[in-house]
Amino acid sequence: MDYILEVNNLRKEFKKFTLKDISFKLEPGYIMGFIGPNGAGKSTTIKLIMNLLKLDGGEIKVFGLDHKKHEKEIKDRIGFVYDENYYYEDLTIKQMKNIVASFYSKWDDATFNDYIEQFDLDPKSKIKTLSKGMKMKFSLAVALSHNADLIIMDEPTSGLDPVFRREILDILYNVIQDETKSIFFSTHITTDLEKIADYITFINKGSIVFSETKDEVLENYSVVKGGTDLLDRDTKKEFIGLKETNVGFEGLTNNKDEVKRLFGEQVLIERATLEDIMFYTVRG
Ligand SMILES: Nc1ncnc2c1ncn2[C@@H]1O[C@H](COP(=O)(O)OP(=O)(O)OP(=O)(O)O)[C@@H](O)[C@H]1O
Repeated sequence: MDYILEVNNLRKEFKKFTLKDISFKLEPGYIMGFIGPNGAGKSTTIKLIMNLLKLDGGEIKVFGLDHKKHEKEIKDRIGFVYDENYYYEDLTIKQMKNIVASFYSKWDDATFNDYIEQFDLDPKSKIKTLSKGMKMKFSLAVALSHNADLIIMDEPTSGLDPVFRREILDILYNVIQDETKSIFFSTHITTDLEKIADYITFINKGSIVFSETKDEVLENYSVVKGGTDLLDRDTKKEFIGLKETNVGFEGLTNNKDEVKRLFGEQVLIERATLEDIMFYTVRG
């Protein structure tokens, strides 16, 4: 199997934080969502993939190539959207585009102009006059205009209104339709991922919780609701996280069958959302 992106046992040590044993793989034609709470290590992982940070251990392959040895070739084929801006604030969109375009061997001006029009951006606007959302739109237009095989984005939809967010999801969905390209992006908006992601990679405190297909994740986890009288030291072990209130408990399990066997009709078992899974896993 040829993977577009392969991360093996990635490790990065900061003074107060360690990213460790991060491994996942992404095949051509799929979208992988990267989730985790604030400070989990998502941006660090993305910076390591983009070789903006030096790794302390492990290996990253993009298009089957070592990400450091083949950095130039790899970056030519990656569309990158980052939450901080690298643009010159005093230039116009068009001037900035001309600079950026010169870095890419397969730059496509017609595609860029289509996106700029679709995104309602004026090529004559100076970068510094753009709102946060407009800057994000410009970054997306750049990332999508050089025939990239892999789109990597760090929270691309965070500053965007719901209408444009949905448009972007449609555009991303179309990008992968020829089954040769892939998208990897971090987000806190888990409902976006429920709409378009094929795979979910979840990290917490610098470690992988899971990297699986979205369908597997949503199949494996359930939310259980019932009376607090059902909870004791043994039964609590079936839950990854629990919330107790005056009226009862709500908890997350990845062992639905055992919960059914233990409690039978006394509990309500529902499908978990990605937000439920994140909330209970992080809170415990
Ligand atoms: N250059 C750095 N030096 C020291 N510590 C750093 C550095 N960059 C990040 N960290 C630490 O690494 C941890 C992970 O940060 P990171 O930005 O990767 O998290 P994140 O999952 O992207 O969070 P968020 O969702 O808030 O953007 C944090 O504790 C952060 O303080």
